[in-house]
Amino acid sequence: MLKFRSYLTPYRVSVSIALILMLTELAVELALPLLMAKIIDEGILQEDLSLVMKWGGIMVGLSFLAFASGMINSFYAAHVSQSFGFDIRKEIFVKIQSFSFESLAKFPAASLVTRMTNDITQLQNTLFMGLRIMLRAPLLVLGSVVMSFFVNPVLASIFAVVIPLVIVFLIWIMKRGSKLFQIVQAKLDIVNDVLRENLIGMKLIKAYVRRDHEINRFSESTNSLKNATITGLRMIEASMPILLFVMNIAILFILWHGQSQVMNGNAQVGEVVAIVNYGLRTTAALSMFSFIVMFLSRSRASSLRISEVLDTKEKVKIEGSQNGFQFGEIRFEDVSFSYPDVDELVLKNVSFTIAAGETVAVMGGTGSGKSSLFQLIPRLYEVGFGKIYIDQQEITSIDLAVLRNQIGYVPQEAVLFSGTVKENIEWGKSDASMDEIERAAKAAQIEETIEQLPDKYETRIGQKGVNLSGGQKQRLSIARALVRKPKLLLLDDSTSALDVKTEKNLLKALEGYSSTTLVITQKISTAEQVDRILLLDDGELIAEGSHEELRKVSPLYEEIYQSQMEEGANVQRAN
Ligand SMILES: Nc1ncnc2c1ncn2[C@@H]1O[C@H](COP(=O)(O)OP(=O)(O)OP(=O)(O)O)[C@@H](O)[C@H]1O
Repeated sequence: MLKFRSYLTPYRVSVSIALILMLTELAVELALPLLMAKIIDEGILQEDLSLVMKWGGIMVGLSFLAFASGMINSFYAAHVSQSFGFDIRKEIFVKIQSFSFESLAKFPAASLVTRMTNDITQLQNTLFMGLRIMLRAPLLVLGSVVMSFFVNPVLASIFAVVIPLVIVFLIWIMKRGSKLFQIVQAKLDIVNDVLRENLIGMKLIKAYVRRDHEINRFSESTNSLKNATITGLRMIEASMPILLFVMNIAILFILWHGQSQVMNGNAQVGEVVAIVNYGLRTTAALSMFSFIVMFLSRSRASSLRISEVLDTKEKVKIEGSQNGFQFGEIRFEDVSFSYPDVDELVLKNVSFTIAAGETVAVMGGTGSGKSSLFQLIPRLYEVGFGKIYIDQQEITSIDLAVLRNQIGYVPQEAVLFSGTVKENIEWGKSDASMDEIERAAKAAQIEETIEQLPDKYETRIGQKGVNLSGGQKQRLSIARALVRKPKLLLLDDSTSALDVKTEKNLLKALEGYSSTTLVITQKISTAEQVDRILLLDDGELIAEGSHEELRKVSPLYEEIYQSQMEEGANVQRAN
């Protein structure tokens, strides 16, 4: 938690005010038993009513001051803790946005969600408690012991023995609690993960009638979370009776010893009352410790999880030449690649050159490394061995943002954001004019569909809006890539849901964008229309050339061609 103290710097004035108010409350609490002793010894026992009234009035005034301080302190504590949480949440969000895929792979999505919500809320609550009672409680214990010694050192000496023992015991509990609550947070990650998978895969669950299986899976994970939380809470709660028992024995000892001291004339009644009062306040403060211990244990676990995200170091080189590239000639030179923490190479010594403006299809069986090859170009992953050049510049020498800004990448799965059709297209270029948006939609063969939507470009999609078909989503994603007029267009199986005619029109329209275009495809109909084909097999580039050339030289390509021709003939016969 202390690690995050720099986040309090902007709020130091509010923190100082909250702490001063908390100290005011504390001072009043420590002064009240002294005043009570005065009222008993100098007022009641001396039968001096005016003194009782005078000190009684001061006690009421001080109590009101403590009440007002407490109220205002809560106001500042809430402001500081919420702002603190907001700032950390924002910083983590920014950090996650800067993550490479290698870093992202270290944190499951559900875990990042828990860290950004639940873990930060833990820190917020701890800070709020910190400004309200967490500091007050130990100071109240310390102040009560000091004041007790000031009132009567003999009677107070019991505190000097008991309280350090209690504190050591509480620290031990906190250390164990921290470990247990780390387990709790990890279990919460699992619950969130199951929940997320269920929400995403609801259609599949219904189609496969897997409702009961999923309910069981969810019950198991929540049950495990419940048990881990109970274990943590039980341990913390068990500390409370132990603490009360020890402190009550200490107070009984003070009463017993105090009585003989009063009899001997070594102490006054008011002094015994004051020390017992300090003892009771100390007990109340120490019993707050079990909550504090719980908050600290949880927040310790949470702060470790938050630090893990914030401290993640990126190895990716971001800065580089601001000039970018002009034409879009791509050259792979002996490129090999394996995913982080995986030994197996998914691309092996791949070399090829694609001239600027060319349209090239990348083909190969499933898992042959097509998507991996694509992801290396915008540097979503870094090349392991070998080099990739665009217009003779090694891609790592180009500034990462400049490089990516010149590439239109359409991933395999079309991702749309909640918002309008227009917003989804202009996501590719925030300052795109309406004319540019319409031209991109037209080229992506989605214009007609948009014109038929209730509010055309202003139609909301996704939640509370219209739903688009798989093919429509793909074309909208292509429009998003085209609107930025990329020098390099990467379509990762983005035309799979398009019929032959639409795909033909799309590829024709792309010519107007004069980009170098790479398209991953499984379809011979696409391969027939492009300038060249790269054929991958198990991470190796086994053939390259036009459709006609590959039919002659590559048995694998011919096999794919024949199987698709046969399929087509079967479909025709069935119709
Ligand atoms: N993030 C990842 N981490 C580890 N291995 C991965 C990752 N993504 C893919 N792989 C592995 O890399 C290999 C190549 O995958 P890739 O997605 O590049 O193939 P592909 O040719 O695009 O397949 P498909 O046509 O099925 O999309 C596969 O064996 C796959 O299991």
